[in-house]
Amino acid sequence: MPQPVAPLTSDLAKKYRQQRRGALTLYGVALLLLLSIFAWILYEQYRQELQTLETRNAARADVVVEWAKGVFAQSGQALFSVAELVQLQGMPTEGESSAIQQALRNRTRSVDWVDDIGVIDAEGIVQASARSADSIGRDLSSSSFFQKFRDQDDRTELVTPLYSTAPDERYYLYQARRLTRDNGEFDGIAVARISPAVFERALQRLGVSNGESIALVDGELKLIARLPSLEDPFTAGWQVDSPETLAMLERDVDKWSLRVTSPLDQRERLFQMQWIEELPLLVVVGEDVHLQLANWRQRAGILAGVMLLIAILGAWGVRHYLNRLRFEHRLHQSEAELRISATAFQTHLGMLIADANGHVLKVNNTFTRITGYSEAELVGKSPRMLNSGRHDAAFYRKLWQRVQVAGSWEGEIWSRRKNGDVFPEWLTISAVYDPQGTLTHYVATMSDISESKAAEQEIHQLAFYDPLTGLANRRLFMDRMEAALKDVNRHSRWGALLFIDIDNFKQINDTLGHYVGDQLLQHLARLMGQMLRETDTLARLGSDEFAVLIEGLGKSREHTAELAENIAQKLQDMISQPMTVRDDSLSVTASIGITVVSDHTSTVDDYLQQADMALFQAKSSGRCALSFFDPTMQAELLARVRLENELRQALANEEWQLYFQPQVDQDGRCIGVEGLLRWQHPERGLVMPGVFIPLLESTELINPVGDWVLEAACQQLAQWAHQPGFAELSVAVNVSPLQFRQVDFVNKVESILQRTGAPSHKLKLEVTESLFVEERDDAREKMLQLKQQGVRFALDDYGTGYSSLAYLAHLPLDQLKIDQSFVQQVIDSKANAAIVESTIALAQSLSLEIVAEGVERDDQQAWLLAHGCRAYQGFLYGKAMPLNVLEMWLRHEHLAL
Ligand SMILES: Nc1nc2c(ncn2[C@@H]2O[C@H](COP(=O)(O)O[C@H]3[C@@H](O)[C@H](n4cnc5c(=O)[nH]c(N)nc54)O[C@@H]3COP(=O)(O)O)[C@@H](O)[C@H]2O)c(=O)[nH]1
Repeated sequence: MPQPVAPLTSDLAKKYRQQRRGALTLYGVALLLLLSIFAWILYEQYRQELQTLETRNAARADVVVEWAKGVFAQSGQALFSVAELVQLQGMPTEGESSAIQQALRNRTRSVDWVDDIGVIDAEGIVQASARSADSIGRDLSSSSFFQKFRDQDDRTELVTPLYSTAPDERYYLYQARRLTRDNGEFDGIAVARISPAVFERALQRLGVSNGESIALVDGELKLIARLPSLEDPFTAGWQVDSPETLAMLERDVDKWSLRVTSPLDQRERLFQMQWIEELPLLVVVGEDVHLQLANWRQRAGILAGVMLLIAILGAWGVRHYLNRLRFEHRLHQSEAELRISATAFQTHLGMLIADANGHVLKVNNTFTRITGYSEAELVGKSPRMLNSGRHDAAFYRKLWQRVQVAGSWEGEIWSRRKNGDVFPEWLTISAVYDPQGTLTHYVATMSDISESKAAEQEIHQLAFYDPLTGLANRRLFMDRMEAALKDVNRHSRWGALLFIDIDNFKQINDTLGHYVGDQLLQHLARLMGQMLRETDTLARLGSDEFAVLIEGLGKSREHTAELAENIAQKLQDMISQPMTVRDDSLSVTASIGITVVSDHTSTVDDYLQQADMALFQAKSSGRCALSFFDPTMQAELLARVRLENELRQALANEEWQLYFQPQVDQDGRCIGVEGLLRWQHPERGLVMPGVFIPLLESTELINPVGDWVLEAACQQLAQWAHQPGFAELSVAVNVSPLQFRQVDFVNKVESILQRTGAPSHKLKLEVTESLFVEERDDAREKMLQLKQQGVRFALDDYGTGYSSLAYLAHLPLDQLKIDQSFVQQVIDSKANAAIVESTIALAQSLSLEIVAEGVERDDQQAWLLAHGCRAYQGFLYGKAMPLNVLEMWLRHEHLAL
């Protein structure tokens, strides 16, 4: 069945229409030109034909005219001779057989077309007649032609129109000549009667061919004679006037041509009409136009035929040209479509065309590039050779069922390249049907989605996995937890959640570097992964914090806890195994917090919090500890959280107060005070530092609160500076390591001193040995800067730390404070006494002041004095007290006034 012809594209159609219009116009113009030429030729020939006809008519008319003139000339000659005779012999009398009568007979005989010659006297009476004796004596005086002669002296001759006269009522022409006497008087007329039959006979002698006609008509347009002869009523005397003839007569010309239909025989003729000179006679020569133009018509017919032939041939040629043009345009279009199809076929998508049996017919370059198979390797084969083996027969069966039913299938599928690599592709298979609905081809398009798959995988990996260890991250772990909670309910089996934290990992990072830290984490992740079951979820939640979710562990809380503890211990054992990183042997321990995942009433966050608390508990109890979540612990933590929130509000609520504890000399005189922080809680009352200082430090709130303490102490110093007895007092404040390590700590102190106007040499900052465990140089540098401002430093709690004596010697210290734990045992413990003694000696050797704190008893004070310590702080002298109490206390007896 022929394929339907596709319509031309708009551009091609436009071009085709233009060319077709051009061709048709050219054809039309050529045809018109040819037609014009042919018409012109025909017209010229037609005109020539008519001209020839007219010329011939004119010539023949001339002949007839000359002949007619000859006729009347001869009859006129006869009349002339009669006139001479009458003049000579005188007018004959009626019936007289005279010589004139004889002469008349002779003349009539000699001029055979003259029917009769007669003589009429001046009275109009016929006096003689050659042939009509009976007419002699007739009175013709009333006839017009007689009267013309009688009344017009100058008229010599006259030819009359046809006259019908009695007795036979036949028409005759009369030619008359004036007769004059010798004296010139009118003597009558000589008349020649001419029968029209004479002319007819004469014309017959001239002869005419078919279609020709010759007629003689009198001045009143009555037919005299005609050739060919006519039957009645078209006999002599018949009036032949027609509007055309009458119109020509009015123009008063001698001759003219006229093309009219003859009223005599109804044939169209071209007539030449010509007056005979000096005679009232008209010669009419006609020729049948139709006959005359017979040849012309024949030629016209031939030319028209030729023209028609040319037109047909031209039309055929044009049609052929247009067909060819259309064909060429279709060819161009087809080529263009083929080019488009070929270009479209070479897309970034792999394309494969197979026949109805599934045998490959064609593949594009992209397909070859993706699969590695060239077209030659695939043509004629089944695309099954690309099967990856990852999909079962049912998958392919469903795929082809879909193609059969819906006409197409698309989806993700794994295929195999020529080199054996399996790759994911997005495949579309479409069935192609012919107009009858018969399946003819399959077209498959495919795109290699390996990269997007890999990117997807990478995104998934980044979203759900820890990049360092490859373990699940917090997000994935939470998802698993969610799922685990559902399973706990479904299977009634309990699970356990373990939080693992590497002890002192920060130190490893700080001392051995992050690379070692990373290696360690990766190593531990690997080990734990190997140890745990596949069903367990191991995740890295933070820097050195791991979590393990163990599902379906036991059927009771106790059993589950027991099993979880075993696992945790195994993990601790494994983690504590020495490992080698960069040739260094390394050994770490881990603390583990455990909570049992028992029911779905608690949320994922609850369990995470429980494990976190358990871990906190474990870490609080030292390294390598293991702790289960305890609800009491949870309460403590909650309290801690509440406290933390209240602490955040304390500064804004102006709940902080600075208490002062006196420091005295050996005589009990106050030499200075230590500012000690107190929290005046609206509900709890006065809260001691032991409760909140650790929390302030862990939340770093110690920085703003410490600033407040410094500010309050300096304000007090500034106030006392102008009060006698108070001006010499120094104020010591505790500065936590966190606070001291602030980058702008020195600036802060300086600006507070400046702002408050406190004497800097009366400000004593108490620092502890822990400040010098890390960043000692920085601490020393800051101390030196502040020393330059006059600020003094005391080393608090001396003896509890492990400071290197050599290092302490390099610090710009002014005072050592012996920790109260040693002071209070100085009497009872020789060891403590020895420590205090050596501390005093050390201070003396370094030229440092020494203050013993926690002095509660006189014997302690006495011992200290005995061993060289002359400054004291303790309940023996006074507890930390509010400013007004202190001032009262001082005024009472303790000022060094
Ligand atoms: N960083 C800051 N730390 C501060 C600040 N204020 C206080 N603290 C630190 O809190 C700890 C507890 O202080 P506090 O409860 O005020 O106890 C002090 C004294 O009351 C106590 N003391 C003094 N004499 C005796 C005594 O005879 N017996 C006894 N049982 N206790 C006594 O000692 C504490 C002073 O110690 P110290 O600071 O080491 O001199 C304490 O460690 C403070 O450092 C603060 O503003 N910032």
